[in-house]
Amino acid sequence: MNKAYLGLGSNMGDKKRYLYDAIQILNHHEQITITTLSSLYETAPWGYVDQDIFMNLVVEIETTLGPIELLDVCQQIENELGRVREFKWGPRVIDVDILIYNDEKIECERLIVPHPYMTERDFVMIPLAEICPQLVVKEKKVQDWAQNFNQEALKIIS
Ligand SMILES: Nc1nc2nc(S)n(CCO)c2c(=O)[nH]1
Repeated sequence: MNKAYLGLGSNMGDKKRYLYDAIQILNHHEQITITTLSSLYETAPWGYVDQDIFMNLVVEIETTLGPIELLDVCQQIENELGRVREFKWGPRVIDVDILIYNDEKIECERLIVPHPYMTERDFVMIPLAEICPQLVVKEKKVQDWAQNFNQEALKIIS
C-alpha cells in the first residue's frame, strides 16, 4: 500500500463544488482511499497574482496505484471537471497536484515528486502541517516549513 498527499485548488466558478466533486471522484476510485482531509482554506494567488483568490486543501490518500497511474487519475479528474489550461499559473476550475508519494524522489518528464514548488507555497504547507506536521519533506519537518509563512494570511472556511 502506498501513501500520497495531494494538493487541491480552485479559483474559478463554484470553487467549493469543484473541490467537493474532485474529492468524491478520488474517494470513489477503487484503488484510492482518502485517509485524511485538511481544512478548506481561502488563499491569496501565488505565482500569477492578478487572478481571483483560491480555495485549497490537502488530501492524504492510500493507494495501490503507482505514481504515474496516480498522476493519470489526477489529470483525468481535472479534465472531467472541465479544466482548461489557458496559461501557466493562470486561473483554473480545479487543480489536483501530487505533492508527496511515499518517501520517493521522482523526476521524469511528467512528474516531479516531492512537488518542486510545495515548500514555497503557504497554501500547501499550512494545510499539510495541519494533517501531518511531523512528516519530513526535503530534509525538514512540515511544521517547520509552515512556520515560514504567516498563518493568519490563510482563512479557514467552513
Ligand atoms: N493560492 C494559490 N495560488 C496558486 N497559484 C497557482 S499556480 N496555484 C495552482 C497550484 O498548482 C495556486 C493555488 O492552488 N492556490
